Amino acid sequence: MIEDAPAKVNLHLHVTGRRADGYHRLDSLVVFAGASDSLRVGPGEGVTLGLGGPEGGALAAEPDNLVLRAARRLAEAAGRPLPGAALHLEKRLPVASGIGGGSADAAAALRALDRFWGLGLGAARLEGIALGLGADVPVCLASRPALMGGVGEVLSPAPRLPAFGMVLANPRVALPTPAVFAGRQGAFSPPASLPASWPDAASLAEGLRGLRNDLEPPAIALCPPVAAVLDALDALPGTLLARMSGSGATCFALFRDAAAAARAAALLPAAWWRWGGAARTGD
Ligand SMILES: C[C@@](CO)(OP(=O)(O)O)[C@H](O)COP(=O)(O)OP(=O)(O)OC[C@H]1O[C@@H](n2ccc(N)nc2=O)[C@H](O)[C@@H]1O
Ligand SMILES: Nc1ncnc2c1ncn2[C@@H]1O[C@H](COP(=O)(O)OP(=O)(O)O)[C@@H](O)[C@H]1O
Repeated sequence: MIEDAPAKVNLHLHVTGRRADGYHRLDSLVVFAGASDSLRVGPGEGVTLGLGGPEGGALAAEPDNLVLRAARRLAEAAGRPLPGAALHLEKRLPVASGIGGGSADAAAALRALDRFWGLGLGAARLEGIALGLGADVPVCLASRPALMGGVGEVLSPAPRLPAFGMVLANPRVALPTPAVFAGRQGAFSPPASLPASWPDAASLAEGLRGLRNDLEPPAIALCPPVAAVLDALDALPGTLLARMSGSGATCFALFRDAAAAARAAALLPAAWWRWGGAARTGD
């Protein structure tokens, strides 16, 4: 059984407030990219995790790995002894990079193990477990375009999206999410007002131009290469819009189609992590 764990991209990210516990209220249009990790599940002795893939070296298969944490939470929710499971994570997404790779892995583990163990916990219980693992895990559970509110747990359908291409680029600097939120200054933003649909990639980019990622300024302050990545994306042939995703340091650019995005990605510095292809818009 192989489960795909696609990268999450925040097309806009407005920080709209802060809860008493320090977590921030967000308003974000989230889509998923063709870039992904993959998680293999098979029979085993106990629950074990193996790591591979080009980014696997950045992680340890320690008990705090989000895949193993997800497995433990699911087993607790099942409330009965379960057979062993051998998990193998093929890691292709850079770690701690604002595209929710760890959250996508945790969500993939919940989906795959719920099926592997025949638990049938249902969407509501899985969402509850997901939120306990991280603010981004609920949106990754469905891996479909969504409007994200609350601290990440309020999900509503996204506007109807056109097909479009996307480039992702990361300067290979890990940026810890708490530090970026802590560096945010100034007033909170209102939630975005979005139309019911965009007819094509150019109008989507135009609509997003009036919105922003409020975490971009603190991310650039902590990690100046983010500004260079944004400049490089802006300068690519065919870029419609370039922004940072999540708390960074990965930035994205929108393109008319997947082929234009793939061609453009190849022009970025080879020292960066880069990807170009189709956004998963659900059509
Ligand atoms: C910023 C976002 C936007 O999609 O993306 P990433 O940069 O992580 O990809 C997410 O909200 C991140 O979600 P996730 O990475 O799961 O966050 P968590 O593990 O729950 O929280 C890590 C830390 O980030 C801060 N945090 C996170 C979410 C939130 N709504 N408010 C916060 O203030 C808190 O300091 C928290 O301790
Ligand atoms: N399977 C995993 N993949 C990625 N990161 C993981 C994983 N398990 C635990 N982590 C930890 O979770 C943190 C967040 O990782 P990630 O989801 O990749 O970044 P972000 O939230 O910035 O998009 C990292 O500090 C990393 O060490």
